[in-house]
Amino acid sequence: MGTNTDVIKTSYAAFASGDLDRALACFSPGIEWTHPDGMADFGLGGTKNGLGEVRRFMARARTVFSEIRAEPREFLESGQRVVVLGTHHMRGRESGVAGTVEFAHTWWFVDGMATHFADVHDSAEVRRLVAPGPAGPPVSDWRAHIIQLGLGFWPAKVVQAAVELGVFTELAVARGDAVELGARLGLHPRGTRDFLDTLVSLGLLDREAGRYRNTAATAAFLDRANQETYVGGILELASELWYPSWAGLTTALRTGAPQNNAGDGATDPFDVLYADPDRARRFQRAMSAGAAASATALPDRLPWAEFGTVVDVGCSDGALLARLLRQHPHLTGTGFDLRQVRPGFEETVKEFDLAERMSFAPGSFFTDALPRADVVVLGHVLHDWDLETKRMLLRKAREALAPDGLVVVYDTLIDDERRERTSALLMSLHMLLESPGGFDYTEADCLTWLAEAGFRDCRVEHLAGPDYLVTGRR
Ligand SMILES: C[S@@+](CC[C@H](N)C(=O)[O-])C[C@H]1O[C@@H](n2cnc3c(N)ncnc32)[C@H](O)[C@@H]1O
Repeated sequence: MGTNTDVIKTSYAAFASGDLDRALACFSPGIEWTHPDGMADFGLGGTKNGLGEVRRFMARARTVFSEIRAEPREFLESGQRVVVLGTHHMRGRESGVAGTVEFAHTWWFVDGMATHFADVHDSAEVRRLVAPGPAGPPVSDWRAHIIQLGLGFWPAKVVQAAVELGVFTELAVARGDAVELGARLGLHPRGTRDFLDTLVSLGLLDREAGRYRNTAATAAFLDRANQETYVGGILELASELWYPSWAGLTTALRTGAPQNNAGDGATDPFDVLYADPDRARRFQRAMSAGAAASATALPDRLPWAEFGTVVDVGCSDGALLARLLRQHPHLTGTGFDLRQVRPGFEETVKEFDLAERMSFAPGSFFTDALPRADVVVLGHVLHDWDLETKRMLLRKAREALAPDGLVVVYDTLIDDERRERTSALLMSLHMLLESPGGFDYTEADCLTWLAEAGFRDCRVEHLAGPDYLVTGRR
């Protein structure tokens, strides 16, 4: 009788030639057959018991992969165990994507029969072959998924229109059926019912006995009367400004030029945006709504007791600074931004009753030094600008900091592999469309720039939603 290694080599050879019966001939009838839990999404994870389940596993594998071949490289025998190191050559059946994945197989034997098998491999690598694309559950029907991706603007426009028309604000006042609600909103009867039922199907409205009402989420976040929690301002701006500029994506990709009102690439986009004071205020509210999760998380994150003064560069209406000062009464804060945002900032100071500790410093970071402080915050600011400006801002932040002071950057950082965080990559394309040189960046990029600017002890952590926090000491 040969060694256990000889036995299992014969089995691999039989698998390779497609002779399943011969491959399984050395398996004990009650074999335990284990694969990484990460394969469970494809019905191939965890432990199977007995030859019947192993055969079903093989049949399942053939539905997931159109090609699969194990190439064993090294056989390491120790007692009743053989560890096999090798490479899987695979092709996802739906995706058509082929690649290799390294494996470590461990086999246990009793009397020359395999009683246990455990496979270790990187199931994320397998996922990339089987279901490439956005992270998340595997896509079972790529044809339908591609069409759905390309029509993603349909639901986007339904939500934007609902906010513009004030559907959620109106429903907070009183529920109604399609006819009354349509009349209250000034809608033509032709599309009203489909429009409202689309919102029901998207989970944004409830309907009972033909009468529509807000869900708990839309009552909180899309009723304009709840200004503290309202996020509809972002969608209003999306409809007014960003939907038209996204229509120019193909042009922007060909020319590199922004597609907004400041489309010549030479004009500062904030000059155009702030030319209309009403739009400036709406932009500030939208920015604050977009940063609300980060503004809520930040006061709990850093060792604020060590510091006395904070300057928030590009503070907009000061909502983040106000939350920070409210939670840490020993802190004093300065908001530094263009003079046009002052009225909104003063409203926030009043609302939070922080006149004693919170003040506004008008200026431009292109021409002025930043106010001195123990902590300098740059939130959703670096991504607006080109690399030279990003570096200049970090240098200016360091100059403004007291010794041992902290620079705090938050943005929607792209993962270092540039393949997982779709929202950060989309944000970077948004910068292509909205700014002359802006782009989003990876964790590694930011750490490099901080080190170049002379910061030490630099680190990155997740902050909230798509935002990441990067800090460095002066
Ligand atoms: C995208 S918003 C970020 C607002 C806020 N920090 C947040 O996290 O949402 C960028 C901010 O930078 C400000 N900004 C633009 N150009 C500036 C300049 N030259 N000097 C100072 N602030 C500027 C804008 O007015 C705006 O408030």
